[in-house]
Amino acid sequence: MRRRCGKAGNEPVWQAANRLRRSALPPHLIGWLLDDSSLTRWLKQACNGRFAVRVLRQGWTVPMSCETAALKLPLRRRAMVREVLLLCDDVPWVFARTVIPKRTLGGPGGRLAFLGNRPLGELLFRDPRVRRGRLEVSRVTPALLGVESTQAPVWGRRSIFRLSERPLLVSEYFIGELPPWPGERSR
Ligand SMILES: C=C(O[C@@H]1C=C(C(=O)O)C=C[C@H]1O)C(=O)O
Repeated sequence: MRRRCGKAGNEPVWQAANRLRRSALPPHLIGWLLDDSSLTRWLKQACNGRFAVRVLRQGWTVPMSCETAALKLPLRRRAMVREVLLLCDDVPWVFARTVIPKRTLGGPGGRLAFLGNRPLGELLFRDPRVRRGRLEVSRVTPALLGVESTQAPVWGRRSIFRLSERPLLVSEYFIGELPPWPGERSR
């Protein structure tokens, strides 16, 4: 499951969302990229059909170097990595990759190891001990993520959640043709 960040030059280059000009982002994805509440909740609202989480892999491996750096882990330190597709009527809308250090699983985050096909967000956003860090945005080629998708670059976002100060890194890539973000209607 080892994913490379890629050679220099094709590694995801993450930029702080709050420092990006909105004009640099695709208009139809702005809400999806920048809202910091639960993505699962919005996907369920936007999907008029059946929302589902398909777990592709969940296991112990050495994360990508850019993930290790974001979590301030020692080089080559293994972590639990969870890769899922978030689907609407079996159509993949989002590819999500979560990196959970061993120390985070040793605390209240132990349940993260047994999520199965329950959405991670349902656990994170109902726990008052959880804090979300800043959102970063990137544009990557799907092949870098190891997902069969279009070859066209896709937009993604990532942030660090802290559960009782213990971090996990959640990256979400919008690989499908998403409808307008439902949050616009509730503004
Ligand atoms: C963090 C959230 O959980 C979502 C579900 C995930 C999973 O089940 O692995 C991973 C990332 C998110 O897209 C969210 O809903 O915002």
